[in-house]
Amino acid sequence: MATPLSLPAPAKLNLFLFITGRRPDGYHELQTLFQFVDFGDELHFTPREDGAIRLLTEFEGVPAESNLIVKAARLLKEKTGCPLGADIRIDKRLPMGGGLGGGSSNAATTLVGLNRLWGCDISLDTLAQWGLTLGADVPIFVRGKAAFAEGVGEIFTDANPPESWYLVVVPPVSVNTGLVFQADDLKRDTPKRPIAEIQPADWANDCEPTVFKHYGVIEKVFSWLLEYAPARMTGTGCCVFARFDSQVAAVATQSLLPPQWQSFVAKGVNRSPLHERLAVCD
Ligand SMILES: C[C@@](CO)(OP(=O)(O)O)[C@H](O)COP(=O)(O)OP(=O)(O)OC[C@H]1O[C@@H](n2ccc(N)nc2=O)[C@H](O)[C@@H]1O
Ligand SMILES: Nc1ncnc2c1ncn2[C@@H]1O[C@H](COP(=O)(O)OP(=O)(O)O)[C@@H](O)[C@H]1O
Repeated sequence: MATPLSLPAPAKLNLFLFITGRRPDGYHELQTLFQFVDFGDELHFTPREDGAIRLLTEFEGVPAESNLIVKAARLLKEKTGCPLGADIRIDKRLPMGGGLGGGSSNAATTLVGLNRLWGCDISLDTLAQWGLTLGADVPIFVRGKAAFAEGVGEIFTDANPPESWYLVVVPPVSVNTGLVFQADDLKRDTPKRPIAEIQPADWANDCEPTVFKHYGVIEKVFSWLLEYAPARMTGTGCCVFARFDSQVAAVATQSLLPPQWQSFVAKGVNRSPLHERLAVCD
């Protein structure tokens, strides 16, 4: 049997997220800063000669046909005409609908992993372009470098934010990204600024007021964390993170969390763990 290729699908954090407008097609113009963390899912790919794409891990509430892993594998096969297939397993650790980009990261790891396993030799830029059709955050995970993103999140400028430690709390709710963007009370008029002018003191997330209004528990988590460290929601929620200078400080605050709140401590990294692992495989 062929050796499986195992690759990480890390989470991302939006260190800030400003909504600067709405396009005629309904999508929103953003200015955001993406950083990865050294925590996420792990995918395992084994090639198949018969061309079939099989996802061997069940997802509650997501049929295989709509799973972004299967969609990404099919997309790569269709675009390249590769005759091979794959058995895919995943150790799922990231919450779904958490604003950590788990689905997009799974899709990106599938595109990059199968490109390697099948020997397709497609460039990262092209994979990122194809990936955008699967989800707005797929390109950042394919590129694997911390970056400011503009447009609907597909125009990048490399960034090098401090690689702090984060305590990430997962409130017991799932937030639907589409519904947040449809909300009447969403702040969508932050003036667009040159990226160099956005200072750390200005960092904020325009989705917070709307999401907090509709999901009281997320605001509760946010207020709790704020007592200990600077805190912010990632993406459209639901996860909230607090920033610390050391792992020890993050873990100490984690030990005080109310027991019903799930959490993890992770380090911010400006190069994706996916690309770190691929470099080791070279
Ligand atoms: C806004 C971010 C920031 O990271 O939120 P999170 O999903 O991470 O919380 C992402 O870019 C989201 O990416 P993703 O979750 O892949 O969104 P998509 O599936 O592409 O879009 C879901 C829906 O959200 C709306 N949408 C999404 C992105 C955007 N820039 N403007 C929008 O209006 C659209 O209505 C779209 O149908
Ligand atoms: N492989 C996958 N992992 C996670 N979610 C997936 C996957 N495939 C499809 N989805 C769907 O995408 C939605 C958004 O998932 P996710 O990317 O984890 O959240 P977010 O965009 O808030 O970070 C999920 O609620 C789920 O319905």
